[in-house]
Amino acid sequence: MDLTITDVRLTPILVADPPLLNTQGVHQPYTPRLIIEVETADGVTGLGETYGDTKYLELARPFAGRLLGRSVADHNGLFTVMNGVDVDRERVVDQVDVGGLRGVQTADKLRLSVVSGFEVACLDALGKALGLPVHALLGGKVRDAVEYSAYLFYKWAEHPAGVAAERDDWGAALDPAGVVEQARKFTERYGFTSFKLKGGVFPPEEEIAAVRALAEAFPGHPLRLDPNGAWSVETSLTVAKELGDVLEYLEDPALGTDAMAEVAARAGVPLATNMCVTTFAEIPDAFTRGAVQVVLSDHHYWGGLRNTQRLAAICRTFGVGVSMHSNTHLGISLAAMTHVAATVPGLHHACDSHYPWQSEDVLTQRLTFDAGRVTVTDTPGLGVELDHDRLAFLHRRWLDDDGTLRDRDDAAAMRVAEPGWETPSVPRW
Ligand SMILES: O=C([O-])C(=O)C[C@H](O)[C@@H](O)C(=O)[O-]
Ligand SMILES: [Mg+2]
Repeated sequence: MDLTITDVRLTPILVADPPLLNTQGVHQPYTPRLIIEVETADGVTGLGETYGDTKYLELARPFAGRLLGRSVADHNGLFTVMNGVDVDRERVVDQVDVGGLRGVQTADKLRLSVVSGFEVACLDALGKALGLPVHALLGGKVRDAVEYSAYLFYKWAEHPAGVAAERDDWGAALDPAGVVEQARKFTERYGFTSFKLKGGVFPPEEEIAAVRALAEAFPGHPLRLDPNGAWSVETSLTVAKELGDVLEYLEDPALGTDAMAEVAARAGVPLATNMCVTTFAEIPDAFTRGAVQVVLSDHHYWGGLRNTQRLAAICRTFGVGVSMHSNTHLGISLAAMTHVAATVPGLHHACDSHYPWQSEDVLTQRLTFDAGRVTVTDTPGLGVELDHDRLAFLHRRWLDDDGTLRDRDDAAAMRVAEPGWETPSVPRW
């Protein structure tokens, strides 16, 4: 068996995204992703997926070239190789990440987000070569299915008039009744039983009313609200008081470890984050100050599946819960998330997934949710197959774009409907 990498193919694509609202603005009609294919000397191909914005492509291209001749089994080596890839200073000086949802941009955050897609591709190739599923390469599954939650968004019925976009059948959700209606569709279509509402869009009273309406419509079901740090400490405390009896947790109510620690100390509701703890370096301060009770890991952020397991072990040590964050990913990443989640003991919260919002994929067969769960496959590798025609079609869309959509920018997408729109300063309320 020859595990030497002989070819790496990088295919940036644009995939349809509905008009989902968040505190920054609205999702673009098409969002960039990068599909990674790593081929071995024996002709085995591994698949990976990560962010497709220019700043990631800039790193992925030289990185891919340096992997030729290395082994798909050398996962530690990926980090060493990536450390040698220069990050343009322009990308990290005074920059926040896309949409401002992951704090200050650093060279490491960019590098790890790229490495993650390659690590998944190498694990997929290695698993296929050895005849083992990815979860077995990670030490073996401790569960046979992984539970996901319904990721509810305030949403327009369609993208602004005149904007080229795919239509969706979810309808609008701009008030409590619309949010409950969307939640019902999620339960009917996928069987989810936990609900997360993306907040920070409307004044807190309206979002409190929406969560109350969900609690009435789905009594006893786990509920979460995530304004992406849009609230002050005082507003966060008010929301926590109003919703404390129905929330499983409040997600990133305020921005930064200082504010989160203050809210956590006084709120009486557990706080979850995918914003103030997104790297290992951020853990000591946040954990010792009790700023977060659940870390929403994301293998794209943390540098892959093995780092996700390491994060989970640290969380266990500190008595902090772990679950998963997600944004606009396709089936390759959902498969990767499912494999790693299957190996993590004590996963007490249903994981987030945007997948139901992504009507387009690059797989021959979409992954499915059964009673809100994805079954953990024992097929070698990730257990998914690339549809080359679909990939070519979505890549053609990326090639045809004049550059407007190649870098996700929710505020720019919002300006199409509201010309004066600027990314709101935080705290917004
Ligand atoms: O949980 C979260 O914070 C997210 O999923 C961040 C995402 O970027 C989400 O807000 C989105 O895509 O609008
Ligand atoms: Mg979040």
